[in-house]
Amino acid sequence: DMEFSYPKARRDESVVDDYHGHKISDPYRWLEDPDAKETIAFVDAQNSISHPFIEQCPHRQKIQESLTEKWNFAKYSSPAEHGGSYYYYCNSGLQNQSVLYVQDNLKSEPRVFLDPNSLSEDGTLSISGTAFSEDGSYFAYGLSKCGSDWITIQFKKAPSGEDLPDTLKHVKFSSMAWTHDNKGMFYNRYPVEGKSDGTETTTNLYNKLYYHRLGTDQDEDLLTVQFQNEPKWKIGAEVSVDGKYLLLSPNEGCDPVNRLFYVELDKLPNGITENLPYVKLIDNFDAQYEYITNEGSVFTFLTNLNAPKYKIINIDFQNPDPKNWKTLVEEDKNAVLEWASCVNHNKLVLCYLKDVKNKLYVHRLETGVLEAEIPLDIGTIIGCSGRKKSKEIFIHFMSFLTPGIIYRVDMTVDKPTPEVFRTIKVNNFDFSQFEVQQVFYPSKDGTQIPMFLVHKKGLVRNGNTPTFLYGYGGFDISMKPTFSVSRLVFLKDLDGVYALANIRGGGEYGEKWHKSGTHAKKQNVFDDFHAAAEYLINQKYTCPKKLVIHGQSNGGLLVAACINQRPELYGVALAQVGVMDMFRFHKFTIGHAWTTDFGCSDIPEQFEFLKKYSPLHNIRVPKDDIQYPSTLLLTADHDDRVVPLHSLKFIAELQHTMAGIKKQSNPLLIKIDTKAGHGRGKPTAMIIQEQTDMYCFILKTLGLDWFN
Ligand SMILES: O=C(NCC(=O)N1CCC[C@H]1C(=O)O)OCc1ccccc1
Repeated sequence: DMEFSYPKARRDESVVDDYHGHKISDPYRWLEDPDAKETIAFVDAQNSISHPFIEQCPHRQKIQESLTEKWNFAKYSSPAEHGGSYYYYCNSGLQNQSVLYVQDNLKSEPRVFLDPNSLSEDGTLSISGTAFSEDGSYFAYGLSKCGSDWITIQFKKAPSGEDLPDTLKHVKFSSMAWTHDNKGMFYNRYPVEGKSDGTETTTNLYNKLYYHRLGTDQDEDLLTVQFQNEPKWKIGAEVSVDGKYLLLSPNEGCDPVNRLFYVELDKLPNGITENLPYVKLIDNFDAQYEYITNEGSVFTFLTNLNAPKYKIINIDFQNPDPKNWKTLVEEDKNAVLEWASCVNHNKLVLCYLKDVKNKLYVHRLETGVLEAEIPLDIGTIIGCSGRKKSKEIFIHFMSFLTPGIIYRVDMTVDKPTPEVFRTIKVNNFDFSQFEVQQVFYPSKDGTQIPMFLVHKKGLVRNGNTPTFLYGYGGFDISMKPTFSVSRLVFLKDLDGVYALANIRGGGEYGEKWHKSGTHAKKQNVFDDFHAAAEYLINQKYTCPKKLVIHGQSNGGLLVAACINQRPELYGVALAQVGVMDMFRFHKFTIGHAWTTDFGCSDIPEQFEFLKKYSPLHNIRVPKDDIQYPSTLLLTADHDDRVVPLHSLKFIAELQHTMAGIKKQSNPLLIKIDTKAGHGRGKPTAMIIQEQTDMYCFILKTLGLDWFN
């Protein structure tokens, strides 16, 4: 093990904050300025030790070749019909970005409609958000540079693909809602002062809803809705399926709750103007109301009102009093209703999650009565396309050992049955070598936690198998089985185990499960993850030295908190784009929206529970002969979702604390990428590089060979 001499980073002991009487020093506060020379020097110094460590991995070339070869299979999305033409994404294998194709019908010759690869040499320009007009004759699309949340919206005629000159800038977290007269589209902007290229950390407040009229300049756009007294509100906007209503769903964070206001578009005396008058149908954040469809003034919503596992209700805008609201489909106590879609005019397709497996049902819109189940294998529905006027839907199924199957379902028959439309194939890879199992293990407080395990059949449990444990644990997000060829290559060549722990904070069992991993209960999330590790060790799958934990974003926080709390339990820790400074996260970009899960240090009792686990503030020399696991943090300069300062400050504090401590022979490193962001839209070439880096780090630190 190399004895590391980490870069010295200036500690500014003069920076001390007072949180409700608690004096907390923040010696690396200067790292919060991404453009400061000192910060740039720190980043370079860190990369100058992490790059060689990773590149020295003797198998790097072989790993990269193996991943590239296995990655090279054609990937498709479900087709979606707009204006009578069908559109679908396809990546031939190693293209940096998927290409959007159009065909006149499902059998005709496809044409390139939009190829983002032609827009940038290195593939760092990606599509982020699209919206066809109701009749399919116009198409709006967002372009993101280097993975930033900022997008520029551009327009095309459809299906010709002819470019239109309209360009909308300073767009972020935006709805894209066309009026049915094709005259224009509602979208969101934030006021921008200074840089807005994704490397800035400026907070995003005062989201505003504009209406862009096609053929005009952006500076003529109409500021239709804003809430000057609610800086945190983001304004969701949708036009109803009949084109008559603009539905506004303000939200002020990441909880599944929203208000519901609306505008009757065809009752506006002068059409769409500034400051549209809206009706407040629901003016509280007690629940979520997600628009599904409407028949005249009777609106159908997916809601968690008194239903933490969700249900379907009808609200008649002519009789808006809650006592007149009708339940169309009752909450199922044993499954979470994830989404619902109205198709074939009078059907509702409902997608449930039952013990982290998706199930699909068809109900009648008019009565809510269950008509049929759409039979599926065990796995995940990652996509469904079909609208109220569609007579068919396409569902995209995936699982750990199923790269993807797209089914077409004829919705005009009584018993809708999926017919295979397209099977995604991976060349020369034998999935029959592997098996998947779902186990349930007890957490510290006895709660049963589901966990998926994927490994080769015939695995011998000798307590010595390299095991890769992944978790997230927050924001009502469910970790569902999906396919990753690079993960399987890793398992095949190391005889390893992949474990996906469905820890609390996620949405796997609805809003109660989510809430039990937030605010003062956040420690449940870490306890669930520690318990997953203990299960894997006690069941003789692995041992601490061979246990790799990986998490991204809120999952990066999970990994960092877990190695602070139980460094002896883990062998290798990969914390990607993590949230590490729990006292200051709300000050940067969209961080303020996360207080719904995390709380906020501005509030005394919330500071108290944040203080207990904030990764940056809980780094200490482990007791006895225990050391921190081999740790690699990963972040990137255009990550404006979780700004890189979190990881920079954490690694600086960790290296400072452990520097010179002889027993700390495991490396504590960070790799900061350029021209990359939080993850979404990352080009294939950069994804393969990142996976190669991670596997190199794992192999080196586990002392393993990659033998394929
Ligand atoms: O911030 C998020 N989502 C949460 C998110 O991305 N998080 C939450 C914690 C860190 C990071 C992650 O885990 O990916 O989405 C943008 C948004 C949400 C609500 C209102 C306005 C804008």
